[in-house]
Amino acid sequence: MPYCPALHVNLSAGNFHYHPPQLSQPKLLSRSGRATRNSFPEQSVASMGYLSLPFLLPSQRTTISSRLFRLRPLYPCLNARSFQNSAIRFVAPTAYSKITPELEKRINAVPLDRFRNFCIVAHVDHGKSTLSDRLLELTGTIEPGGNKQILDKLDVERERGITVKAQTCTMLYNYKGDDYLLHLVDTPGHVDFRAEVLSSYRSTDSALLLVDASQGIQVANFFLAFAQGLTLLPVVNKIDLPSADPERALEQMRVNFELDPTNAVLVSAKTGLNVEKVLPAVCENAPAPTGSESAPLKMLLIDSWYDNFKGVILLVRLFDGVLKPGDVITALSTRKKYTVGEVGIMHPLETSTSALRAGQVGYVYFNPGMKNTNEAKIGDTLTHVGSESLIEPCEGFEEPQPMVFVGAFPTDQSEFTRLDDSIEQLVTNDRSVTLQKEASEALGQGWRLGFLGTLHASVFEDRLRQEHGGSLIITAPTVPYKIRDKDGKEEIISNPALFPSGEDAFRNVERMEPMVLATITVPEEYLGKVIELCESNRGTQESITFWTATQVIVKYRLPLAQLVNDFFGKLKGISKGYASLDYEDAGYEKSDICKLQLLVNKIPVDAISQVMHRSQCQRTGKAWVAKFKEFVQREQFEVVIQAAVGKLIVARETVKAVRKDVTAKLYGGDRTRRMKLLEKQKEGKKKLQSIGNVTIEHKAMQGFLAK
Ligand SMILES: Nc1nc2c(ncn2[C@@H]2O[C@H](COP(=O)(O)OP(=O)(O)OP(=O)(O)O)[C@@H](O)[C@H]2O)c(=O)[nH]1
Repeated sequence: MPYCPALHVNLSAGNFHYHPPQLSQPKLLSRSGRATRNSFPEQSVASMGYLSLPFLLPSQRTTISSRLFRLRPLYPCLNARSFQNSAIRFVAPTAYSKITPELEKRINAVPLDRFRNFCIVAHVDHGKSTLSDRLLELTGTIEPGGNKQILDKLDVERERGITVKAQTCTMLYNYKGDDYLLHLVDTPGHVDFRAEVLSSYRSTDSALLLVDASQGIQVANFFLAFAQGLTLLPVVNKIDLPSADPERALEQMRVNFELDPTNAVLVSAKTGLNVEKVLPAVCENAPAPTGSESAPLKMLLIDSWYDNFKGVILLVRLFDGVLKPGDVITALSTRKKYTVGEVGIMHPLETSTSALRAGQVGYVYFNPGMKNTNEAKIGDTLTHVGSESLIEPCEGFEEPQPMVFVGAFPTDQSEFTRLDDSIEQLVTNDRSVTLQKEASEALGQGWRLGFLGTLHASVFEDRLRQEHGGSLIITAPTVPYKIRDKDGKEEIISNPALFPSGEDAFRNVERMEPMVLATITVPEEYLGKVIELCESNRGTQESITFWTATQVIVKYRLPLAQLVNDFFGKLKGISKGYASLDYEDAGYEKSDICKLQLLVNKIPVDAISQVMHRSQCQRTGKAWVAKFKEFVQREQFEVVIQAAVGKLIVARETVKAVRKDVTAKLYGGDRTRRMKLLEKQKEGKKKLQSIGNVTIEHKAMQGFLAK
């Protein structure tokens, strides 16, 4: 398992590219923390295969002298393009290792009926990643010890303790003298990443239904797994906790999912207690995939990511056939042809093998590499060129669609070009993010980004900061609204600046907002509060069912805009973490939505406008003007801050003018002279107000938009 010792590099000293290692161990560049041209002569660097030039020009050295970067295990690399303006571009190359001949021989000898492809289905924090670690250790895939969360590969996942990206790992496990080839998928538990969960279920045939013994079953993800027809294997986790009540969890499984509790495994993923019983249960009770190596190649594209050096890498599930380097394959939807460069398994890093066979899940990339992630359509079927008519395409699935849009602008405008590069790079690695350029008068050049939810958006922001050193101002999240004109023409608007404002504009258009059907599972004692929360978020009740004697399933139709406004966080708060939430798209609905704008001396501030339901405009408007006032500097004239819906002003605050005593120098009582001076001052102020409108500093906007 490659591990990078804490590597400190003083970037002021050298501009370098750090390539994905042909080596499995990243090297300590320099103990002094300074990398200079002399420490790495060009020749030796090139032959080491992972570091290349150019180095920094001496004149550029001082720009970021104090920045120290710690290169992390698994994402250790950076590719510094230029140090002017502290421009550093990080690349996260996929660390990879080479399979040993013994391991490959063992894998090749495993027959299809001893393959098991399974995922772990659980609610947030029930212990999926911890259990995955233990299983990886048990099978010798990683070294034992510690709480590593190996499959949470992103920094942000480790820092926040959440899984964002589904990760997969192939393991070899010997059970009763026979080798089994196990393929495990660790999926995110948060509702924002539901689509990611769904697509990863397609690469498996069974699921460990993991339940926290102290919390009991929370249905959201289980219904998803049920709907996919996966064989469910019950596992009760955290039995070491004093508050654990495994009997209750088992009873819930029996009553609600008709799962036989006698087959359940009770474990503590943290202490390792009983974890050795999990894989035997998988071998005994999970079905093997079906398929034939001699049939024409048929594989499903499950995921893809971009590597700077290899191009797009595809994660595929083979239903039939064999895939080898050199094969020429085609995608049924695009009919484009590619020559396979390398195939392999995730072990847990990319580990190349000589072939992938029916039943396996593995990666493939091409030579020449696929350039654009858009060519890889998730849910697509791939086969050998010539076999197109011999296979039935796999049942496809929808790619996750963004639900939440934000405007993003560099805190420092001079960083735009550099961050544009970084953002594009992050977007190519996260297919569910959409990207468009945007410009704002107040905030300058920026981007409009679409995400699966607000957590997804903030994770993206964190990644940009951690992996690329970029800082952004993010506008309030908005959902895609729809307007339909009288000819029936529809337009989706995901930028509030483009939403029509004012009653006149609404006369000939129908305004619609996206709705969801939310399913909330909650212990009965919190039911009242959950109903209150849903009602105050413009929800309409669909049903309430008692699922067990104490657990209730509540269904509400809610506007998506309310759901993305930290609804999940609030739900967790009022239910002390016991409620779970799932939702599905419920189409568009006519709604009295309008655009609330912030005006400063009658001029709209484009970055501060938001589409919302009319009932929310006044309250939000009042909050806006009060908050904005804090950030406006006093001028020599009065500054009026207003919140308006079309021509209707819903809230107002005034920042009084700075009073300058123009009569201070006058002595005595010459009244006419005094009046003249005051009159002149008044004129001047009027002039200032009409021409010199308030300049709102970037900092003020930043302060306002910060939560
Ligand atoms: N006491 C105890 N704590 C556990 C056990 N298993 C996991 N935890 C803790 O529970 C927390 C959540 O564990 P994770 O493995 O990150 O949970 P997860 O289900 O992967 O979370 P998401 O990926 O965010 O859905 C961590 O603090 C773990 O240390 C267990 O068996 N006993």
